[in-house]
Amino acid sequence: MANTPSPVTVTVTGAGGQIGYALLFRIASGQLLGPGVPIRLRLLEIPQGLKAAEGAALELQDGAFPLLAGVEVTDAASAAFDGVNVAILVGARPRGPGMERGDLLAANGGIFAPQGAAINAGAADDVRIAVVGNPANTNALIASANAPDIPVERFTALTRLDHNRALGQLAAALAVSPGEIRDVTIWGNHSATQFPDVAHATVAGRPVVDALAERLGDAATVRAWITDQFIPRVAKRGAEIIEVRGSSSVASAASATIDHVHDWITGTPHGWTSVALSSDGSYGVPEGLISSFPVRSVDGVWQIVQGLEIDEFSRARIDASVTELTEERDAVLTLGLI
Ligand SMILES: NC(=O)c1ccc[n+]([C@@H]2O[C@H](COP(=O)([O-])OP(=O)(O)OC[C@H]3O[C@@H](n4cnc5c(N)ncnc54)[C@H](O)[C@@H]3O)[C@@H](O)[C@H]2O)c1
Ligand SMILES: O=C(O)C[C@H](O)C(=O)O
Repeated sequence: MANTPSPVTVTVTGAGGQIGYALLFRIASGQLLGPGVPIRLRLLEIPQGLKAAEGAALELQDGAFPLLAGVEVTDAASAAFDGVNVAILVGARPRGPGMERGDLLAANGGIFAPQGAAINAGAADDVRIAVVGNPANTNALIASANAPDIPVERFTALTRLDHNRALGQLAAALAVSPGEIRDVTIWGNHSATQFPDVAHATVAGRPVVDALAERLGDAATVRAWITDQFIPRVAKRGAEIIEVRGSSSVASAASATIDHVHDWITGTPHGWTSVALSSDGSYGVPEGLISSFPVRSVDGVWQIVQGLEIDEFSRARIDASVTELTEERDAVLTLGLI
């Protein structure tokens, strides 16, 4: 009889919240790590969120998931991250009325600095961290800075939702399945300054810009569509969802989180995807900023796709988002969070 692999410990913070509820059942069903990989779930909440997380744990039991080896609920970061292999950091402080960006960064620093320290103290050697809670890039930077023993490349932030949104918009414009589109990139911050880039994207093997020209008209019309419709629609999609739904994206954010971790561990078979990770200086992004890049996962490690030509149009947009990230880094530096 084949040996059953030992369970992988997956910790979800903010597990009693909206995204947590959408995420937990997909993790338990095997969609995060693949079929045949047993999972031990740890749900971290603050005391006010414990009941909701405990309720989710009861429902997970009722799901009778064959891969689910156990569920623990706690409000202690040290217990939640002890031996953790995959940490999904969703719990964050939302922006309240009258709160400036600096206030938000300070409030989240109070969450992500101690969680980084707890991961540093207890995580397994192979730990991978995906930050979802906003401002995701800078929260990942704070957590990483407080986990000096964990290689910086293990800390990532989610821009896969933006990436998937870009695929969705292109698929609609081209009347194709999103699965036919490859090599879109999200550059920069998970914010309205992000740059969704189609310069290298293909659809069924052809440049996306050529396929767009066939449907929309000449190159100038395509450029105008990209600049005036596609980029702002993707970059401000989070706000659009809040306006239409009455609250921020949940199921699509959980789905993108599954995609992010799944591809990180199992690989990117078709072209590249987008992940915010610690810059090694590629494409002129200052070293150490957690910025979104085109990436492939090779043997469980994200590798930035190198050698892409960046024209003036793209350069200006990447620089604008990177400037915002630099300002956020400077703010948390001033606050003593990193
Ligand atoms: N990166 C992305 O693409 C993306 C997309 C959508 C939402 N988000 C962000 O994800 C976050 C969560 O969204 P949501 O809709 O689930 O919010 P939510 O308010 O429903 O849930 C957040 C949960 O986090 C918990 N929490 C707060 N501080 C915590 C801490 N220190 N430790 C553990 N848990 C803590 C809260 O009690 C709450 O249950 C928000 O910051 C949101 O802006 C990011
Ligand atoms: O935009 C937001 O505030 C929520 C989230 O980050 C999103 O992109 O949907």
